[in-house]
Formats: sequence, structure tokens, C-alpha cells
Amino acid sequence: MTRPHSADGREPAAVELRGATVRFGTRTLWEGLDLEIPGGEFVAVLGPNGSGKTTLLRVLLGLQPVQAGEVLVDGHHVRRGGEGIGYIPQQKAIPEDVPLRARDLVGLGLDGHHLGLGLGGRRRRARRVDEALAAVGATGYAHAPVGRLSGGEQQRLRVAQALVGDPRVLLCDEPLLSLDLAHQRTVSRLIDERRRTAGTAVLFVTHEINPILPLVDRVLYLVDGRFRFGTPDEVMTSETLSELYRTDVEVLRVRERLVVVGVEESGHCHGAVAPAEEAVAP
Ligand SMILES: Nc1ncnc2c1ncn2[C@@H]1O[C@H](COP(=O)(O)OP(=O)(O)OP(=O)(O)O)[C@@H](O)[C@H]1O
Repeated sequence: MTRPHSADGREPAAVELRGATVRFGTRTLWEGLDLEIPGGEFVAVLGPNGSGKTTLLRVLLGLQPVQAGEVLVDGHHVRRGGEGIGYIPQQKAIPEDVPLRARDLVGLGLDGHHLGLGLGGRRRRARRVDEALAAVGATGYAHAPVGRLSGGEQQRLRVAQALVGDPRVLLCDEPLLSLDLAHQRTVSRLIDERRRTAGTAVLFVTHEINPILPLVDRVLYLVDGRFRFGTPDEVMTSETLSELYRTDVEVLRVRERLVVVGVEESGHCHGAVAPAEEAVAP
């Protein structure tokens, strides 16, 4: 894909939203969203259930139209099936009878890539798949039927599938769920390495910022149509979160971890403790 340059010859941002607005019927999910994310940046996308985090990823994938504004990936207006994006979707178990081996699933991430025809092309493709499997520690089950693998094993394959095509932008929807601590570290390290060596921009949706906090350059925090975009030090403060949630929220730093007090969420917590648990913070 050719990369258009701006008038001053600079490379375009990996991701750019200008005044983007999404509405479902009469409900405005968010409006006037401006984001400019250069290659190599790691952005955590936070917010309570239903605040529109997954919808933002769907917008970037060209699966969800915006009602106003512009959305560009690598300088091109997004379209469904566009190149250059790797996507780790929110986890759903793969049905047991899906007739795919682990390496076939990873290979799907190369569909649409032109690696050449004939034996040479097939070899290049196989090598890329082998490397991606090895990177997530999945070589040992490369030939297993995917439906028989555990949730964590399947998740590592999704990560390999998203990375195998060398994406310019990597969209991750809670990719650490159901991974044990060792594999959470493997996967975060892999994503971090990719953005450092290949300049891939990362948008990482999560309810739990602490495992990735050292990697995060900026945070996009969405709450009920309001949003804030900035460094963790700018966004993860009592003042900013109290404004966003329109209630008193306290952000504490405890041994390099962020503890958000006063925000109750159903389902998950992003380093948050509900008021009844406040005393737990050591
Ligand atoms: N196609 C659609 N039509 C109508 N409403 C939709 C559609 N897609 C999403 N929504 C609504 O938009 C809101 C945001 O959904 P989204 O999945 O983006 O939230 P989220 O922040 O990722 O939530 P979670 O943390 O629970 O995963 C939800 O209330 C959802 O029901």
C-alpha cells in the first residue's frame, strides 16, 4: 500500500480521527473525537462497559460507519478489509468442530498478502506462520485442531494471526483475558517489541491498565459520551476521572500500580476498587 505524504512531506499518522461521531439511533456514543496516533505509539483505551471502546476499533476496521468526521489509517480513509491492520478480537471460544489446525488459523492473517505464487510463495508463507507461532509459544500445538485447545492457547493463536501480516496498526480488544500471568507477559512483551521494532501503532482496549502501564504512552478514556486523551499522568488523575465520571473518584499510586477508588463497574475493574474494598490497598 502506498503511503500518502502530507504537504510538508511528513509521514501520515498511523491512525487519525477528526471530529468522529458515532450514533446509534438517538443515542450519541461519542462525538467530535480527535485522535492522532503516530506509528510506534501504545495507546490504552479505557472506560466502563458500553462506553464505546469496541465500537472505536470497529470504526477503524471499517465495520462501523461514523455519522460525522473522518477516519484515516496510514493516511487512507478506512474501508472494510483494508490492509495494514492487525486485530485481536474480544475473546470467544472457537467451537470444537471448527475444521482448522492452529497453523491454518494463524495463516488466515496472511490472506490478501502477496507473498508470491508457486513453491517459493508457499515456503515464504509457511516460514512467516512458523515464526508467528514460535513468537507466542504455540509451536508445540501448531497441528492441533483449534477447537480442542484451551481458551488461553486459542488466544495466543489470535495474537499470532494479528501479527503475522506485519500490520501498521494493531487493534487489541482485551487481549490478556484468560491468559495466565506468564502468557500475559509474553503477549504484552511481543506487542511492545512489535511497536518498537516495526513502528506499529497499538490501540489496546482494557479494563485493567496495571499489567500494561509501563508500556502505555497515552490513554484514551471514554465515559458516557465524554472522553479524554493524554499521557497516563494527565488522564489518570483524581481530577480528570472525577470530571469524566461526574462523581468523586480518587486515583492512588500504590507501588507503581494505579488504584482507582470510587468507580464501580459490572464485570471488570480497571485497577479499580469499589468503595467497600478501599481498605484493601496496601
Ligand atoms: N450496531 C449497534 N447498534 C446499536 N447499538 C450498538 C451497536 N453496536 C454497539 N452498540 C451499543 O453501543 C454501546 C457501546 O458498545 P461497545 O461494545 O463499543 O462498548 P465497550 O466500551 O466496548 O463495552 P465493554 O467494556 O462492555 O466491552 C453499547 O451500549 C452497545 O449496546
